[in-house]
Amino acid sequence: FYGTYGQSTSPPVPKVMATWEAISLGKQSVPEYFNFAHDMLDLWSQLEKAGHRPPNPAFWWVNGTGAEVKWTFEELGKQSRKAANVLEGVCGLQPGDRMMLVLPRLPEWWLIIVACMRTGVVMIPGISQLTEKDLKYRLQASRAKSIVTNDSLAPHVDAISADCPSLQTKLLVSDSKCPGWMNFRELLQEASSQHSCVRTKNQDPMAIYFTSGTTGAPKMAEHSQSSYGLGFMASGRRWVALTESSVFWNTTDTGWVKAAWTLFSAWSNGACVFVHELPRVDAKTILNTLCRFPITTLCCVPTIFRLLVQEDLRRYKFQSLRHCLTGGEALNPDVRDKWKSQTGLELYEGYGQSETVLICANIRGSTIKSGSMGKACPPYDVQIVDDEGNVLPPGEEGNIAVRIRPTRPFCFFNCYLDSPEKTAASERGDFYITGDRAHVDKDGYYWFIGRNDDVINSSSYRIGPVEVESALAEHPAVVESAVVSSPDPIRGEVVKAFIVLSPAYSSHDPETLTKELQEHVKRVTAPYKYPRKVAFVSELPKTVSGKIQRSILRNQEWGR
Ligand SMILES: Nc1ncnc2c1ncn2[C@@H]1O[C@H](COP(=O)(O)OP(=O)(O)OP(=O)(O)O)[C@@H](O)[C@H]1O
Repeated sequence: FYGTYGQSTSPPVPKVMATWEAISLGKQSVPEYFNFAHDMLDLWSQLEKAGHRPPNPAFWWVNGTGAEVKWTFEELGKQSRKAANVLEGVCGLQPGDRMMLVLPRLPEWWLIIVACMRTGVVMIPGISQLTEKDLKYRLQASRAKSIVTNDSLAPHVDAISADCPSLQTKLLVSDSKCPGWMNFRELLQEASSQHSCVRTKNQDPMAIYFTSGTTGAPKMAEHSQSSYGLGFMASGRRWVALTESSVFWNTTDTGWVKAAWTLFSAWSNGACVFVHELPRVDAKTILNTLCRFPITTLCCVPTIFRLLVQEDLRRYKFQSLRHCLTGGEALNPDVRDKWKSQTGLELYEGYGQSETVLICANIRGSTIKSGSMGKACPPYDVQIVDDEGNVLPPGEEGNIAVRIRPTRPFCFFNCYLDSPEKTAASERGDFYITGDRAHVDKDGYYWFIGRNDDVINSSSYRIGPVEVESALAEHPAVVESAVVSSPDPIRGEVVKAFIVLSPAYSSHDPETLTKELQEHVKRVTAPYKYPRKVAFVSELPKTVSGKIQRSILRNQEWGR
């Protein structure tokens, strides 16, 4: 399956972009120097000027109460050059310096990301729900010289900045002033729009991503200029199905890696990045936005699709939506079926990590096997391997792994920063080990079983939580669930399900409902997987990016 995307129905890229696409697919080598802002964005700006791109904005921001920002590629270029002068001038940042960027979904986030590329400053996006403790951990670990944030987070940064000796400049994105902070909006207005982009080598660092911390303390995955910059072009055409006329909305928070995936997929393909400020993520706002704006392409994590399918979707008439994607967590087949039957739109799942670009996906036009996360995506060579790094045959459960020897893919993290032992621990033989378990079938489709630590071993049966959660999701009483191991004197460990009930079932007798759900799971999947223990809860613990934290529930069960 290596090196093939199967049958792609995506239109070809414009001729001048063809080399970048060939590189993105691993068919040509990456040039020594690469800078996304200079080599991609400025090229799209030229194509736009020459009339070779439809009148589709490059960036379109709305806040739901009437405010809008729209930039062409030319405007984005101009504004980001001004922002680059702010970073280099008053902030005194040099190539290689690190800047933390913790902003809600404000247009400045996208500007500053591009400005970082223009100046060679290494960006470290963070989620705006970060607490003081989280901020301190990240600022200390990364030794960031500068931070950009807004009014609500500034006091938290002030509270911990004395403990962060590397931090020199603080930039505020706000219409008001704050002592000790430079005002980015004011500085931007005054800044010159003349700036020449620094020359960056393709392996120079471009970004540091803290992983979500679903399983432990967040690690710092460092990415190069070419990694994300070139690694999303091909998947952007084939999985996200983007063209120059697409309007792509991903509801993700800016701090999560998905926001960068969206930016690079869209802008390397000349598409528009659509953003709703979404101070609160709620189903009705998302559905109404799809009706009001000509959004062609939507990506949300499965948690959000689980919310959306609780609504009566037939009441909404989406203006232009034609392609929907999900990833970040396993998609329950039932959610996909409900979305499809009510909207007529397929849900294309993808799989990847902060450390990588897209590893597996159901690409547009391919046959989807329900419950599978699709096939391997080039240029990665994806295999299922045992704990020593030996490739396993189809059908056998093992580690999802990406080949890194003899050649490490260009679109791959450089290392876990300051942690050679963690980098080494993630490798086995010729492979990078993702930490996730799956099997591949004879047609090359990957079937996710669970994170290594989430797999349950009950009476020597290995049970992946996702299968049980997906079976539960097929019952109308279940909004969502988390399945973990729980101690048992005879079996060692058994399956326990924490279930959030839909309102219509919340007053049902818990004992009767438990039995009904257990019987239901026995009917729809192999009976040994049924949850012997069930607890009804009002919500599940989740990371700020919306992923279920099974480890918290597991530790609770085991009294850790
Ligand atoms: N389509 C998918 N199906 C199932 N799981 C997915 C899918 N896409 C992503 N994931 C999960 O998300 C993980 C990647 O998420 P991310 O890089 O944000 O870090 P994390 O693993 O959640 O955090 P940490 O490494 O700190 O525990 C994958 O390793 C996988 O477990």
